[in-house]
Amino acid sequence: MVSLTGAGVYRNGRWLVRGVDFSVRPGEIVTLIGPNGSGKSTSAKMAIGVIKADEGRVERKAGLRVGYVPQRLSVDWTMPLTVRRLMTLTAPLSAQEVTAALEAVGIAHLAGAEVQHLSGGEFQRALLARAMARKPDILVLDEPVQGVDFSGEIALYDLITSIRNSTGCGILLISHDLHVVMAETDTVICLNGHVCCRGTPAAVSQSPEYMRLFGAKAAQTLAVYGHHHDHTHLPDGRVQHADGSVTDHCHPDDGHHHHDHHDHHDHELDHHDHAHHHHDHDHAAEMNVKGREHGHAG
Ligand SMILES: Nc1ncnc2c1ncn2[C@@H]1O[C@H](COP(=O)(O)OP(=O)(O)OP(=O)(O)O)[C@@H](O)[C@H]1O
Repeated sequence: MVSLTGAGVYRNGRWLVRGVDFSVRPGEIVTLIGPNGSGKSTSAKMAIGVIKADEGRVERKAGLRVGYVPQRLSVDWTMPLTVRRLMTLTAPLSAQEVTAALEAVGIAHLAGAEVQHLSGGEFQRALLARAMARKPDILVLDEPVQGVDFSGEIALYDLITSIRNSTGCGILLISHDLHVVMAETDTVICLNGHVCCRGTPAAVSQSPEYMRLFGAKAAQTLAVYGHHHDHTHLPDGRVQHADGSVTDHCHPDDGHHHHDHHDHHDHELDHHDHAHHHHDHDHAAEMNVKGREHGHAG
């Protein structure tokens, strides 16, 4: 849907980013990470055409519909603004469309609430609803978990994943935290004025470029929001384990049980320990690290 080839932005006598290559396909989740000022927002804005590339190529599918949640909103916070009004500030939406969008992100009950009073997580959901109401092909989220606590982050990442699963839209995510990416991320692009390294979350955490840039300690703490699928709760209440065996209850060492009864996934931070990344194959075998793309890591 979007593809950047050798794309760069030059402002005030310097290159903000150079030689950026990446693409986002339908249903794909691409996460940009990198230190402050490394060009994450600039690259995302290039991708959707908010900023024009000064070098390289940016191609977008004809008629591409973009949903964009910027890092900062310019809103006059001295004026009272309801969630309902926030939804329609930038797009004409019917009352039903507003309700449906708010329902989809779980805050329909807050339609009449003032935006100033929302919690960090509620505010991000409102912004997500506003972006989704445009029925985008690609959703660009610049730091969608800012101001959101740890469990709120997990809930938001789950919501983003379910949006991807139900709509099939592509998602370009900018991670506020260098060391955390959501496990459902297909491709991590690590920026530092250029693409430092890229690959699956597991591959990037082990890439020498990532370690060189942020130190081995950072690499050890690159955390991946993980879902364990090591057992399934059957409708009759019994539990089926990964090896196919069925027991009346979970094993004590199944390592979950922070979830509510609606959610039989486990969420935890997988602290760079791929033994916890319960998929039926080994990520080491499918590593796709393209490093040192510009001959230097810093
Ligand atoms: N319009 C602009 N004109 C000049 N410089 C800019 C402009 N926009 C951004 N910059 C600079 O470009 C660099 C990259 O900024 P960008 O916002 O893309 O970084 P980022 O990786 O998203 O950072 P953060 O994590 O702090 O949000 C920074 O040094 C910033 O000061």
